Amino acid sequence: MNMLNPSTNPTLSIMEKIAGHEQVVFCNDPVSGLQAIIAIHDTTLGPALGGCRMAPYASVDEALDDVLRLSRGMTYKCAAADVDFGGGKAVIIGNPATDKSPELFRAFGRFVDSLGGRFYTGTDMGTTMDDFVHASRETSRIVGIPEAFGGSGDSSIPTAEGVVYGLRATIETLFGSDDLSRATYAIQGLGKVGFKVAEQLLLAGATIYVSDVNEAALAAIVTQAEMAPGTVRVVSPHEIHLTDADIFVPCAYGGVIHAQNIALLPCKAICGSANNQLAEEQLAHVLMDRGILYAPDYIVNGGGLIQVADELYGANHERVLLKTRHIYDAVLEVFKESQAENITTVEAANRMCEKRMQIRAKHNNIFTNTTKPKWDIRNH
Ligand SMILES: NC(=O)C1=CN([C@@H]2O[C@H](COP(=O)(O)OP(=O)(O)OC[C@H]3O[C@@H](n4cnc5c(N)ncnc54)[C@H](O)[C@@H]3O)[C@@H](O)[C@H]2O)C=CC1
Ligand SMILES: O=C(O)CCC(=O)C(=O)O
Repeated sequence: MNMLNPSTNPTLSIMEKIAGHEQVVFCNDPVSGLQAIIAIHDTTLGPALGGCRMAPYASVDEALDDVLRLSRGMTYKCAAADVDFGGGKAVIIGNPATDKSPELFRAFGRFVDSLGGRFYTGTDMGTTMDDFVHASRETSRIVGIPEAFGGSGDSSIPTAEGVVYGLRATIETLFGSDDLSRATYAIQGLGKVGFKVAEQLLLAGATIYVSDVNEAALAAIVTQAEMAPGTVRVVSPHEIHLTDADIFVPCAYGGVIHAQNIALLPCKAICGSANNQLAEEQLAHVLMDRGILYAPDYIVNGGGLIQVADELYGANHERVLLKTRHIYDAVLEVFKESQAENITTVEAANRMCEKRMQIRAKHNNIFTNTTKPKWDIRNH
């Protein structure tokens, strides 16, 4: 497999950009208005799996860059979570607040179906389970929809659980105790994942700073705080990374840590759900030099993946929570390896995943739908 990440260089041609990927599909349905891209990065471990994001990308190039980087991240996330899936992701170009329709998601479902089982998908930023109930009328390759529709339910629940395990491992490493109330947190984004993380921290008695562009989400967490032992302070979206909180918890979009703000970060650690928190992987060196402990995003946010991959064996919430607990151990392992080898936590995590993939690559060739009938997870 190709470990390079060429998607961030704007001067490359499309074929050069996708050189590290197995397959990229551009989807266009003028009737519903669907414009989407599906990227399959690597199927060494199994068929590609990854959520579908909907966002008002400024250009197709921007959407392509996002889906290439996100799908590559899923390959590593699958290896880290030790599930039998490979890396894929989809993006729909559009405003989630105004451009959704059942027809649009049904059209998306037909494109997913056309891949014949090479790609499974579900919710991500900007999409909900309801959207994929529409898509599931066209394809059985949809995961994480309500149990009443044959899915395993809201995958943001285990994602949030996993983030809290990641936070525990982080404060254990910082303070020698995994008592969540010992630290303070700055949560960026109170969506499906961030809101649940905020609720758990408030219940544990922690002080949290929160920001969102959605006023209703802010009002809802303030109401929750009135019934919990913790304390919440609302902060402007422009200042959330600048508070005096011990841990910055990005739970919105990617690229939030970049060359312009990295020197200003006052936090002791970063641990959140957002995919691709570092604008470039090399920034992990700057964090290390500054003594900021970075919990790699794709290890921390693997809970949702663990749930949707677990659907292969029939949905079981208890089993998913047991598997999600391993995120605590995985984060600690990465921190220890980084310290022992004097490498960044990103390098430590990547090494662990690449080793797993190389071992499996000796036994697997690329995924084909006919060789592994167990992937036909739902009756047609
Ligand atoms: N939903 C899941 O199970 C998983 C999510 N993730 C990642 O976690 C992140 C959050 O995902 P979800 O909670 O599902 O998304 P979501 O769409 O439900 O929530 C995102 C939240 O961020 C807010 N937001 C947008 N711009 C903002 C800004 N400038 N400042 C502060 N808040 C802002 C939105 O208003 C929204 O409340 C994404 O990066 C996603 O890829 C990763 C793994 C699984
Ligand atoms: O959480 C999901 O539903 C799928 C996994 C995924 O897309 C992710 O972890 O980013």
